[in-house]
Amino acid sequence: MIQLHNVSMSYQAESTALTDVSLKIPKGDFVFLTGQSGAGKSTLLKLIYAELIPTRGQVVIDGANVTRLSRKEIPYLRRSIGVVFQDYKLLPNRTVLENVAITLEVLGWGKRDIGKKVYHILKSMGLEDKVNTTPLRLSGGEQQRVALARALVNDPKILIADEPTGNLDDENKEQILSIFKEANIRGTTVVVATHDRRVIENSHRRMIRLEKGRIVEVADVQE
Ligand SMILES: Nc1ncnc2c1ncn2[C@@H]1O[C@H](COP(=O)(O)OP(=O)(O)OP(=O)(O)O)[C@@H](O)[C@H]1O
Repeated sequence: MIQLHNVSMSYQAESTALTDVSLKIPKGDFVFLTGQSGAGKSTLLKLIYAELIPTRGQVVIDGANVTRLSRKEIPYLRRSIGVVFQDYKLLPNRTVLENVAITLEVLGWGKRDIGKKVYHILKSMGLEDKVNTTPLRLSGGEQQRVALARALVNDPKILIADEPTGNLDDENKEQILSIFKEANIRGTTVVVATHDRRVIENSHRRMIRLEKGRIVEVADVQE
């Protein structure tokens, strides 16, 4: 589903954020990317989402070589990828319902279908009482769940999330993780960047550790 072949990424000429990274994440997999601040986790996620094009090497997502896609083709690729950003990126002046509906509006869904589907996912995340609320009136955990609902409402092939449990307490972390697991059971390939060792240890999934832009460890976290 996700393949990187000898990928390097430089933002500036004198420094590289990723160096010669090769990895394969099969369909249906659930992996954590970890490593210290600045190790290259967000950069790797941005390459998967085609927000960045590598300086060197190839990124292949669901059979499409991102490096060769035209500007017009990139939005089509992104439709199959749900993204949860570090800062949520919710629209402050729109309600919870409108924030989640956007994903389906872009895909051209009809109004009634959107209403049903959005309400269903918000209910499954315990947000049915918040549909008409705006994001700034929500707690951090609730905002994170809205961001997840927006990313998952169209059952994407891939879900990527950048530090999704960053500022949350243990109960909220558990809730977010179980949403990832359920999406994964439904067939979504999940890639989560986190430096939270406890989240990784409690999840028993594959872990890829980056250090200074290189993969230094790949391990299955055992129960
Ligand atoms: N837009 C940018 N311009 C220049 N350098 C950047 C940019 N974004 C990231 N970098 C550099 O690339 C390297 C990797 O950054 P990246 O954000 O991928 O790390 P990270 O592992 O996600 O860190 P964190 O856990 O703090 O989010 C860092 O040295 C960073 O300073």
